[in-house]
Order: sequence, then C-alpha cells, then structure tokens
Amino acid sequence: MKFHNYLLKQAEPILNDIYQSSFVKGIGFNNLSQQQRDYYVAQDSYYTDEFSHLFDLTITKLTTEQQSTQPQTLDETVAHDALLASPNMLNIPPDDHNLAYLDHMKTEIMSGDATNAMLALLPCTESYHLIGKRYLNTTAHNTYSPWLEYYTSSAYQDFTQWSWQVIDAQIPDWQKLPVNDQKRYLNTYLTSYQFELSFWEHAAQQ
Ligand SMILES: Cc1ncc(CN)c(N)n1
Repeated sequence: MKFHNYLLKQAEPILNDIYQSSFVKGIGFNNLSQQQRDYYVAQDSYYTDEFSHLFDLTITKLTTEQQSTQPQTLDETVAHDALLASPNMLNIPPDDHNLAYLDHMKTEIMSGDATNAMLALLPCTESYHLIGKRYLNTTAHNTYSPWLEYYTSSAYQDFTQWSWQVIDAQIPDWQKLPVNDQKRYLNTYLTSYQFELSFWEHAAQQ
C-alpha cells in the first residue's frame, strides 16, 4: 500500500461525513438555497486565493523534478460560477473556521518539511476530486453538474494524481517512518480533513 492510500484509509470516517454532509449532498442532488451558495462561494473565493499562495510556498520545498512535473495550476472560478451565487456574496467576510484552516496550513508548511507541507494541502485537493467522482451523474438535470464536472475533469484529476505521486515518492517506505514523524504527518493531514468537514458544515448551516 502506498503512503497516500494509507493516509486516505485513516481519513475514511471524516470523508464519509463529508460525503453525507448536507451541503455536499445538496450539490449532488440539486438542493441548495441561495443563501447557502452565497456563503460558500464567498468563503471559497477567499480560500482559493489564499490557497494559491500556500501552494507557491509549498512548491519551493519540492525537488526541481517534482516542480517540473507539476500540472498547470487551477483556476476554480469555473467551479464557483457553477454555484450561481448572487451579488450578496460580496458582503460576506471570511469566517473564523476558514481563517483557522488557512492558518493551520500555513503553520504546517512553514514549520515542517516538504512532505508535511504537501500533507497540509492534500485533503483540499483530493477530497474535492473524490466528492466529484462520488456525485457526478447521480441526479438527472442537476443545476450543479458543472461543479462536479470541474472536480472530475482531467486537469483536476492530473493535479490530484501529481500530489499523490509526490507524496508517495517522498515516503516510499512509510511503515519505516519513525513514530513521531508518522504521528506528525497524520496529524497535519487529518487536521486539514477536519477543517474540510467544518467548511461544508458551516455552509450548510446558512
Ligand atoms: C475549502 C476548499 N477545499 C478544497 C477545495 C478544492 N481545491 C476548495 N475549493 N475549497
């Protein structure tokens, strides 16, 4: 089993909660209010802007070969547009859970090694791809299909696969990691997953 598969197995309970969270099901089953979409798109527009800076920081920690194989960076505007937010979203400031998530990633990128940095970002990348695969084509005439299509597109899939490959290449023998390193990596990764779940739950509560 590769390192990313082992990690994903540890995240399975949180990922299942994400799949069952009412906003994610709302995307899959075409059932979201305007208020929920405005809130989510406002939060996520802020998040994705900040994420691209965090990704640039992480890239500097990778080898030149890893850097050179990095697929084109993604512009998630298409996914945001698919949720049809109203101009009211412009009045919604970034919420505390969002800022805390970004803060967690920044701390782990700055204070840890390249693997730790990649693991802080991985739940963001992989969970959206997995949500897309899970809910694509579950509902006929789904208004939000373009959102699901974006996160299952070959560009997004390439980006997810590249992240997995980098992590697996960095830690080819994860069973032999010192216990403290294993704990730190797992904690970094699962904390990001908890923040992903919280992001969805806050959007559903609007
Ligand atoms: C909070 C969050 N996590 C992940 C993604 C997908 N890159 C996103 N757009 N927003």
